[in-house]
Amino acid sequence: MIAVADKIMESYALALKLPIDWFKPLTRKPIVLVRLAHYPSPDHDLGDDQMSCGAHTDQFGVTLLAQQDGVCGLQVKNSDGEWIDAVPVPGTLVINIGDLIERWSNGHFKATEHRVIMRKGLERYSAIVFHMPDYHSTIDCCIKDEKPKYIPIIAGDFLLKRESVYYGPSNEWVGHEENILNTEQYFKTILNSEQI
Ligand SMILES: O=C(O)CCC(=O)C(=O)O
Ligand SMILES: [Fe+2]
Repeated sequence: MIAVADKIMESYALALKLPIDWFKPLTRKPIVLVRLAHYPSPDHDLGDDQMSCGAHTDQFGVTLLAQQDGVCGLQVKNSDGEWIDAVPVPGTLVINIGDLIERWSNGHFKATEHRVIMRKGLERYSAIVFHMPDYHSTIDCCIKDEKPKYIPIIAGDFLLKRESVYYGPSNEWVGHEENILNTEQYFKTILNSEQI
């Protein structure tokens, strides 16, 4: 999967008219998270306001998502603001652009908003690989002649702040430094190293 993500980063570099290996020095030791999701079958069709996974963008670089054949549920928002089904295509992966790529590309690539809505009588499984640059890499506008739209950020700091929203005891990370510390400890544990 890392090799697939590397290829995708190469294609992003070419699309941005950068050398093919432009992202390589910043993705040598990528942060990679895997999420295996099971959505139980609801006993009624869920409405637009009842989501199995609420609308969001992924905070990472590239997301590689394997869907179960024949089971819909994932929806993505198109450029007209409409939700469309990401119908599973056997033997393929869904590739999502995450927030970091949007920032890196100075907004040329948009982080795709997506959500999951389940239908009555169907359960669903998905397997998701989130690929991020190296922990300490600085994410700054990669296009030389453009005015940067975003302030530079350290990839790992950004991840810790965003993940603490999901995994910390509170849903607000401003003023909840303990969430960030807990999440930092969590990542150090799973990466099994103080030198991330
Ligand atoms: O299960 C899915 O298809 C999507 C899950 C998702 O968007 C996520 O975990 O970030
Ligand atoms: Fe997502």
